[in-house]
Amino acid sequence: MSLAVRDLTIDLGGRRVLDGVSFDVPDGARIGLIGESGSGKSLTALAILGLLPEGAETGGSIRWDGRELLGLPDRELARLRGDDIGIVFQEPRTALNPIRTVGRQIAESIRIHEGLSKREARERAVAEAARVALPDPEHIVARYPHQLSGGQRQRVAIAMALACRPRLLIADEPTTALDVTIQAEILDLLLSLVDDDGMSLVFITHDLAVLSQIATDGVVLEHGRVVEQAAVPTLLTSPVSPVTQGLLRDATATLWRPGGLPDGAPGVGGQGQGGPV
Ligand SMILES: Nc1ncnc2c1ncn2[C@@H]1O[C@H](COP(=O)(O)OP(=O)(O)OP(=O)(O)O)[C@@H](O)[C@H]1O
Repeated sequence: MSLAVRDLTIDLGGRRVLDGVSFDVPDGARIGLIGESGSGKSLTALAILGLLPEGAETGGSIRWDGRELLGLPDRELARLRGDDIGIVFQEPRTALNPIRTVGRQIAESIRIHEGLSKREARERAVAEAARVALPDPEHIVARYPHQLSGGQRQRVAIAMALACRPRLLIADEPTTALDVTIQAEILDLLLSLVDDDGMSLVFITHDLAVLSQIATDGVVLEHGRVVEQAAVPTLLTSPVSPVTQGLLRDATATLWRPGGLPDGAPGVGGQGQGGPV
C-alpha cells in the first residue's frame, strides 16, 4: 500500500503553514521528513492521520492505497489509524496513560480489533513487549509507565503503535527526548521492526544524522515548502539547498555510530564513544 501526498496545503488561523507539499511513500519505503523547527513536519504527519488542530483548512490530496484521506469522516480516519497507520510521537509520556499498566495499554488496540479475552490480551501484551525487546516481558506488562525508563516507555509506545500490524508507521521525532545511546537503540529497533514487517515508514526529524540511520530518501521542508527531495546519500554528500547544507553542518556534530569518535569531535552527549556515519 502506498501513500501519495500532492500539493498539500494547510491554513491555520488565516496563515498558510503548509504550502504545496508533495511526496510519495511507495510500499515498504522509508521516507524522512526533515527541516528546522516550525517547517511543517508535524502538521504534514497530522494531516495524514486526520489529526489536524480544530479550524485547520486543507487543500490538495493525500491518497492512501488510492483512497483520498482529506475530508474522510472522523470515524473512518479513526479506523484507518487503528488498522493501517500507526504513530509514535516524540514524548512517550504523552502517549501513555499513567494510571494503566503498560500491558493493558499495549493490548488495548488488539482487544478492540480482535475481541480477545482478558487472558488472551495479556498473553499478546507479553508477546508484543518481547517483540520490542522490553526486558522481562512477563513481568514488565504489570508495571506502570512511571516505573519504566524513558527508552523503555518509548518501546511501549512502539509496541502500541505496531500491535495491530499497520502497513505504515509515522514516527514524529521518536528519539529526540532520549539519551544518545538509547536513541541509537530505538532507531535500530524501529529499523528491524519495519524491515521484518515490510512496513512503510515516514520518519520525522530535524537531525540529518538520525535520518541517515533510518531513511532511504529525504524530503527537506522549509517554511511549509519542500526545498529538496533526494536519496539520503545524495543529501549527505551533495546537498543542493542552503537548508540541507545547514542541516548537514548541524548534523556532523551529532553523527554517531558505535565504535570510535569522529575526528576532533568532543564526544556526543558526553557518551565518549561513537564515530561518523
Ligand atoms: N495549532 C496550531 N495553531 C496555529 N499554528 C500552528 C499550530 N501548530 C503549528 N502551527 C504553526 O505551523 C507551522 C508548522 O508547524 P509544525 O509543528 O508542523 O512544525 P515542525 O516542523 O514539526 O516543527 P517542530 O520540529 O518544532 O515540531 C509553525 O509555524 C507553527 O507555528
